[in-house]
Amino acid sequence: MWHVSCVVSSCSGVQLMGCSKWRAAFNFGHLRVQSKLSVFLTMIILFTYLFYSLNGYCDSLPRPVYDQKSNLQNQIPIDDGHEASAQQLGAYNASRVVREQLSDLSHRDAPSSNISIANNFGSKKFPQAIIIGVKKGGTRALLEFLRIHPDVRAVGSEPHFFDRFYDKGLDWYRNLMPRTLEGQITMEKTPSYFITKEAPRRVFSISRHTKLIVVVRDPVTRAVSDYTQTLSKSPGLPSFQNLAFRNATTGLIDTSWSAVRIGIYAKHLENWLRFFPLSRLLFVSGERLVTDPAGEMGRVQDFLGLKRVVTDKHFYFNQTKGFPCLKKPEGSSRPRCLGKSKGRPHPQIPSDVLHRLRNFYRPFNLKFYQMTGHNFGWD
Ligand SMILES: Nc1ncnc2c1ncn2[C@@H]1O[C@H](COP(=O)(O)OS(=O)(=O)O)[C@@H](OP(=O)(O)O)[C@H]1O
Repeated sequence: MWHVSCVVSSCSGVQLMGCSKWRAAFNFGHLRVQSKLSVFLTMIILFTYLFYSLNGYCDSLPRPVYDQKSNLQNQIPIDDGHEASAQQLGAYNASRVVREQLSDLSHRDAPSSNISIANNFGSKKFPQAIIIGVKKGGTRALLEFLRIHPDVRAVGSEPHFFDRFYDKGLDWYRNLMPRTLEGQITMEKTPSYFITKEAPRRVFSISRHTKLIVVVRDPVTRAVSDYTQTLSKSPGLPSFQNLAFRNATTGLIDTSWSAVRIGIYAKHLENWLRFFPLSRLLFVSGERLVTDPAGEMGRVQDFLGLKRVVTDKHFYFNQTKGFPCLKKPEGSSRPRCLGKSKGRPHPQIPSDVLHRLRNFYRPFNLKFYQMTGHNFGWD
């Protein structure tokens, strides 16, 4: 090894004098050929060792999982297909698992490149907070905005447990949930819960402490949005006014039509208030979620007891879509807007039809403002 240090020093042009001194001191002159050979061999061993250690180190570096994530995310719509069947739910859940594994890695420092290990952290819990409504209120936007928060883990699809799949049992429901660590909140959204009679009692029976979020939107616009969605699936649907009125001449509104019924918020809220105090509910303005997403997200994060992580720096207004979108989310290569079924153009509805509908909703809206202590300004 003396030879090595000498040669290495000589190569770097440092301590040349020091080397000659060593040579003289040990008087290795008579071993010149042997020493050159041993220096050569030692160097080969040294370089081989260095080569393999560096190579091994590179292998242990995390893989570019973010690229994988953005590719997969592009294939999985963040649109929810509101009427998802159990089969679709299963298929979606499979892709959800992948997405969550990947989001695990983007939200936290990846401990390793093995995504299946990352997904085993934490445990599955019942949601501590649920977005219970309303259909077409902006529930998908709210959930996707919340999912940026590192302390929020949410099911991507709508579980529909408290309305359609209650018979499947609690284990089935909990199993749908993503794993959470200490301090993280489990969430889900199913907008039809808000109008489901049995839902308040069922949610309450799991935990009276569940936080409930309702995204509300002008019931007239909401009805048109609801109709637009149905029309996109059944192009032969009768006109909006045909469905909205029981009698077109008298202008009697058909409250049995779900697009109308869902918008009577005060009536549905009464059911929830039988089980939950008002303080357990947060009402998010669907309109403000579009005009001031960061402001509305501030209220939501406060209500959930979360640090205000999601702020205006996360949003930009996409002129083409006409809605706020997420700026390049962490780990993704491009900005993200909601899918095509969110923010669809609405068909033109005659103004007198809208006017009648507005009159119909007015007393219910006022009651709703009174109940919630919040004027949403729809009238
Ligand atoms: N950022 C952003 N991007 C796109 N769309 C947005 C956004 N924020 C709110 N909205 C409004 O959300 C409406 C759909 O509401 P939901 O997600 O609750 O629909 S659903 O019940 O889950 O089908 C959807 O209704 P339509 O405009 O009628 O399509 C939008 O107006």
